[in-house]
Amino acid sequence: MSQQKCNQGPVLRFTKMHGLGNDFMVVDAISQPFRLRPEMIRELADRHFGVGFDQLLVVEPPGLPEVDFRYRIFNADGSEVEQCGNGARCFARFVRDQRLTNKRVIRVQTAGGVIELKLGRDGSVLVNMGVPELEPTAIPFQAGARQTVYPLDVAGQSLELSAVSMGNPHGVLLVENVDTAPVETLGPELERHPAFPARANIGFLQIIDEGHARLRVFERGSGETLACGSGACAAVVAGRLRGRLGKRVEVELRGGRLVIEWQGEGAPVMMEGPAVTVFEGQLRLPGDSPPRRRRSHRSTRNGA
Ligand SMILES: N[C@@H](CCC[C@H](N)C(=O)O)C(=O)O
Repeated sequence: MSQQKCNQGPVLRFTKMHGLGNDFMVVDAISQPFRLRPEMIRELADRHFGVGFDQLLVVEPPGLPEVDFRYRIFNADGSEVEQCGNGARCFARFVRDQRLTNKRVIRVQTAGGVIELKLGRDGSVLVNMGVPELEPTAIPFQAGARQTVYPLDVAGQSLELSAVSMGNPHGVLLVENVDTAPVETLGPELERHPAFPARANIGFLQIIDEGHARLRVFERGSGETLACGSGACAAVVAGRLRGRLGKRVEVELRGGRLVIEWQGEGAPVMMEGPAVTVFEGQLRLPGDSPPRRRRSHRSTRNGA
């Protein structure tokens, strides 16, 4: 057998999806074996040499009773994370489309806790994102007592930021205009600020009125994305705690609009938005033994 054949690994089936342009490679790890090292995830996430995605979503059998699936999330940098709101909607659409379930209400175990997803008949998905965590130690955020707004020095500037966990850590800054907000410069500085020991997703929130806001998010481990579901939830929580937003807010992200509802302290945050399938594909993973070679890709386009 040739060297080439010896180094070929298994074929991996995947689906490319997006939620408002926050894009995902989704893998069914129930019907096929699947395990990837972080460097392989980074290669696949590459938009020039790989499949290209913000996050990899992996569907696994549940590890808890009364839960339908386990859903694992990996950022483009290969780090495994706790929560992904846009991903949760795509996950719900994926398990229905792949006939892994026929339920319309799905309970899912994530590293950030159990969440509930409801598939609408119009293609939208309603996600119960759970109760936001505001205690600094649980976010995690390094501060003394809990506050609505924390002063923070970054890159020679004094800023005011809210800190919220939606299962994953978020910092939220109020800005006058998202179009001119310093997302590319402040985003990476704040993502890795020592006050966030697990790094954080950084939202730049412009409030239009109590029911409308605009948002850009510099995501931990992926950079700025066209939309961030958990970021939209964290931003509404932060804006409401500051007394500037109401219970139901339409959040305009670069990739489209999400509706977020939060009744207030102790209540879960509800998020509603679309989930779109772009195409299905398969690729051959490299084998275990060196030398590593280029993968071959094949894909077939599907309707949304
Ligand atoms: N795009 C996501 C969030 C994905 C994870 C995030 N980058 C993190 O590291 O916590 C969303 O829609 O919520």
